Amino acid sequence: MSATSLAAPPRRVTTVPVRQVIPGVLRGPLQMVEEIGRRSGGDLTRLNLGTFRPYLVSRPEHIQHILRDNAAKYRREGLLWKPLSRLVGAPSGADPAWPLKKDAYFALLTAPKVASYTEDMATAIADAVDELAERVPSGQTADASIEFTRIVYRAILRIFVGDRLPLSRADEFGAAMMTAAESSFRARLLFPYMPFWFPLPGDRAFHRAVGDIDDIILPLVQAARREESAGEDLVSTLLRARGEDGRVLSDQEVRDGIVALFLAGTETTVKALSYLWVVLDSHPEVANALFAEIDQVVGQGRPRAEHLPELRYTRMVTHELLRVFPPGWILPRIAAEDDVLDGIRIKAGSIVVISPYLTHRSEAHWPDPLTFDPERFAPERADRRHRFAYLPFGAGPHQCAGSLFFSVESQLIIASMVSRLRPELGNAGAVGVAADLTMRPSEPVALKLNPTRR
Ligand code: HEM
Repeated sequence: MSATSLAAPPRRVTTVPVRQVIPGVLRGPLQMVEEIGRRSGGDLTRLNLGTFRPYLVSRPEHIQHILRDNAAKYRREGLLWKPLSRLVGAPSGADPAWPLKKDAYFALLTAPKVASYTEDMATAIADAVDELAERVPSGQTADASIEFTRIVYRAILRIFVGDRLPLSRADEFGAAMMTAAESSFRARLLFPYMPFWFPLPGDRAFHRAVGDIDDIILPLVQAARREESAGEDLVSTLLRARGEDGRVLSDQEVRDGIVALFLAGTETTVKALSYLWVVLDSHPEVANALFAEIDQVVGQGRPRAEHLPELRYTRMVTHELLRVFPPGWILPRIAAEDDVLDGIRIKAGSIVVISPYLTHRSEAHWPDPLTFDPERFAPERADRRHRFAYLPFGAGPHQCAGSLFFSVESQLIIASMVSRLRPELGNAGAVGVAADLTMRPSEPVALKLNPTRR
C-alpha cells in the first residue's frame, strides 16, 4: 500500500537548489546531508544537481514504505551503485544471479552456522591480536584501519574461502580491497553522472587494486571448480548453487559473489571498530564500564564463545556505536514505477536515497541524539522505538545478511583488544567523521597499544 493514493493531488516537494547543493557536496556529503536534514525537519526533500535529482528520505514511516511495504517498487540499483559495480558486479537489484548468491550468503550465516564458527573465530582473532602485541612495542601506535582489516580477514578467511588462501595472500587481498574501496569511490560518489571514460582522482589506484583482486580470486575459483570440493565455505557454496532452471554461476559470478561478501563484511566492520576508540576517548565513563565488564568476564585470558552471553554492556556499546556511526549511512534506491510518498509524486526512474545517519540523529525518535549513551540499548528499552528508526543493517529484501555475524565478531574483537592491548586513541581531537561509499573516520585512527603479559 502507498502512503498516499496515486489519485490524490500531489504536494510539491521542497527542492534544495543547485547553487546550494554543489558547494555542499564539495564541502562533504555527510555535512551536506546533515544540514539539509536539520532544515527539513525530516520532510522528504529533493536535491537539485542538474540532471541528477535524488530525493532524501529519513522519516521511519517513509523508510518503511520504501524498504518494506513497497519494496518491489524501489530497486537496489541506479547511478549511485554504478561505481561499486566495477568491483563487485551488478548491484543486487539488477543482478540476475542475485537470488543464488543471496541464498548462499544466508545459508552460510544462519544462527546455528554462526554458533558453529564462533570458537574457531575466537581463536583466529586472539591469535591475530597476540601477533599485533608482539609486533608493536608497548606504548607505540598502530593504524586502526590496517590492523582491524588484518584481524577481520583472519576471522572470516576459513569461513569464506576454506584453506584456499594462505595468510600472506589474504593480507595482500585485504590491502587491495581496502585500496579499491577507498580510492575512486570518493570522487565517483561526488560526481555520479560522470562517465567512466572520464578519469577522476583515484581511478588508477582503483584499477590496479581490482587487477590484484582478480589475480587472487579468479584462479582460486577456477581451481575450486576443477576440484569439485564438497566444503561448507562460501566458495564451495557458490559453486554448488543451482537455480530452479538448473542455472549455475559462472566463474566471474562466483568471483563477484566472493568479493561482494568480503566487501560487505569487512569495510563496514573495520570502519565501525576503528571509530569505536574515538568515541571511547571522548566518553571515559563508557570506556571504564566497558573495560570493567571485559576484565570481569574475560580477565587476562582469551575471549571464548562461552563469554559472549555475559558481554551485555559490550553489545550495548556496539549498538549505540552503529547508531551514531552507521557505516551504511545512505541506502540508494531507484523507483521502478510511479509512486506517491507523503503526498509527493515520485516518478519511475527517480533516485531515492534513504539516510540511516539522519534517522539515527532525529530528535523525534532519539532524545538527545548527539549524546553517546549505550543505555538506550538496554534490553528492557528495546521495544520503545519505531522499528525503522534504527536501521544500521537496512531492512526489507536487502537487509544485511551478516548482522548476527557482526555481533559475534565485534564482541570477540573488542574483548580481545581490551584484554590483551588496552588500546587508547593516539591522536585525540584529530578524528571526526566523513563519508563516501561508507561512513568512515575522517583521519586515520592511531591506536596506542599497551600490551599486557599473558
Ligand atoms: C558493522 C557491520 C555491518 C553493517 C553496518 C552492515 C550494513 C548493511 C546494510 C545497511 C545493508 C543493506 C544495504 C541496502 O539496503 O542497500 C547490508 C546488506 C548486506 N550485508 Fe551488511 N553490514 C555489516 C556487516 C556485514 C557482515 C559481517 C556481512 C557478512 C558476513 C554482511 C553482509 C551483507 C549482505 C550479504 C547484504 C545484502 C546486500 C543485498 O541484499 O544487496 N554485512 N549490510
